[in-house]
Amino acid sequence: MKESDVPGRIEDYALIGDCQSAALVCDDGSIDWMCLPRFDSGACFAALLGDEENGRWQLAPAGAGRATRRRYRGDTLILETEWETADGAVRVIDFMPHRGEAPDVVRIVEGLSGEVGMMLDLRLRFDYGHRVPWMHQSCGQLAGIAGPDSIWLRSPIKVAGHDFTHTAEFTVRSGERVPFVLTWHPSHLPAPRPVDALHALEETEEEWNSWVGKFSYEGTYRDAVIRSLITLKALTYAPTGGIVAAPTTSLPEAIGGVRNWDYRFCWLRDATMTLDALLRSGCTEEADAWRQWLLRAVAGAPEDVQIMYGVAGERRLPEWEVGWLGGYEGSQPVRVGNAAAGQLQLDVPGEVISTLYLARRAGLPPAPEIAAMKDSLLAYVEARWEEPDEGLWEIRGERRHFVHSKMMCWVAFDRAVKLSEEFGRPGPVDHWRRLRDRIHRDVCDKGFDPVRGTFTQSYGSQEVDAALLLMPQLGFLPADDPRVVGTIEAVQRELAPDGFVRRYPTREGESSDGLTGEEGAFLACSFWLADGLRLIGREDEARELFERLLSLRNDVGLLAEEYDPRTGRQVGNFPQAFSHVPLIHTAHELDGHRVAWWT
Ligand SMILES: OC[C@H]1O[C@H](O[C@H]2O[C@H](CO)[C@@H](O)[C@H](O)[C@H]2O)[C@H](O)[C@@H](O)[C@@H]1O
Repeated sequence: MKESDVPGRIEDYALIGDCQSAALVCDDGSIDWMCLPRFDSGACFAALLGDEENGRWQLAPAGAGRATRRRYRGDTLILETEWETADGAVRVIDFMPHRGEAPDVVRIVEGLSGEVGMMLDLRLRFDYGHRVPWMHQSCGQLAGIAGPDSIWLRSPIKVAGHDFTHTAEFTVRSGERVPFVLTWHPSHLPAPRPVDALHALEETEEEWNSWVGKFSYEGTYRDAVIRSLITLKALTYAPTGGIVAAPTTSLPEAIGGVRNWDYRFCWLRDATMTLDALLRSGCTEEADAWRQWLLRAVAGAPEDVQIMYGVAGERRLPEWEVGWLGGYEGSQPVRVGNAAAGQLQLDVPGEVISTLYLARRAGLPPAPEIAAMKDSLLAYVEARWEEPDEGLWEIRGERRHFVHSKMMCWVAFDRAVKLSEEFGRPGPVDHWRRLRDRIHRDVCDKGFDPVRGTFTQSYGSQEVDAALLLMPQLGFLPADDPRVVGTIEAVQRELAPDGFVRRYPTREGESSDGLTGEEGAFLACSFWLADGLRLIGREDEARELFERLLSLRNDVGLLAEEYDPRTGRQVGNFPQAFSHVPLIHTAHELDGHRVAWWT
């Protein structure tokens, strides 16, 4: 059982959010992570990366420990956690309503049977868990103020403060509902108007139902797909259309290790993959909003394009270490910001142009500014494709000629040609065709090892890389090409000793990524292997792998970035768009779910 003063396992958490920020709720009723007002703001609950003294809000039956069961209410992001105790049963309903004046977290305690004694333990700590606010009662609410932030708690239950903690004990009887509304507000403004908890519950349920109502997908894997789509939607920053990779920072890729990164930003790579999944499932609105976000974010000289931005398009994401947080199960450092923002990753323009092409195929209208942006990205790729880069895995070692990066440069020109051929976009098409063919030849000549019969991680390397699994999906070579079959088999043999795929070998030496320690199996790559196996005709194996991957989801259908097969635990930031996106893709493929304009 989880000790109350340390965080749970990563898979013990569920997500709630309002499409501007998010919180993680443990199955013992404790909100251990929450950043307000935006995904990338300082956390006011950071127990996840330390202990309860770094901030958390627990609401649970007194002395009960972990919940008996929990689930999302239907196809929504409203979490229901239930405990059965010797005295009766109780449910805590947690959600973040659609943002009105300010962000709210609503918790409703609902008596299901008998009479249950409940406890509340609230420790507010602003600025990533170290600033204890000044607490006082005002306008019938409990207020906590520190610097620019204030948090207000409204409830019929009185809480008492002692030792920088606020607690309450109360009883809930069958049929009773006890609401708590916690609201963030800029500290210089007067008290916010809190939402009505029960009305907000109805509205939030209706909003999610109407959003999910757009999807027609009814395949074998419907529940997993819908939960993934809801999770991706929750990672979308509604005011701008930006999409974060995950709502957390520094959940470790190996427990106790140093591979701890801040994912609360918009990677063009992760966002384009997310949009492909949303588009394929019928969401064009999000794609339209993201195209506008992209235009604003990359505005300026093509050579200044970054691989990632803040949710509103911010360019500076300086990386620093949060010295006062002990790290998840001691995994240090805890990082805020991400130095990968300054890297050269030549796959990104191809990913962007490919998504712009898919958006047109999905019926989004043309726009002159988007065409101009595409042309400047192409000019950038033309100027730089022969350079080594840091690649999609964002290595922190020496730059290399990554085969995946070069292949994505091919994709950039290939999709530009298709935009001209299919939508009459102006060229120079012949020039793009020539570049596309030149890059293709370069990759086949320098990135393929004829002795081992596999493409390699980078030119001249002895290693393979899981990103090579994307070759047939991207149309670089057909699935029945022996070089593709050889590559898929080599990745399976060398990077998936237990069936789950590592991104690349992490041993020191030639393949070193500039970091120490190992990492878990990368879930996206494991889904890509299932796709690769299906494409080369090994469908039964593909389905078996896919279903094994589905079984790794936690009780509420969520996946982190990685999985450690040795300990059987999820690792890395959570929940992670990059894992849920390929889940959706592989499910569609295995279900034979076709969309007229797709591929
Ligand atoms: O492995 C080192 C890198 O790990 C992170 O990058 C990974 O996550 C990104 C967001 O999902 C993804 O786009 C990238 O492909 C992954 O390798 C981290 O953000 C990097 O700073 C770090 O160098």
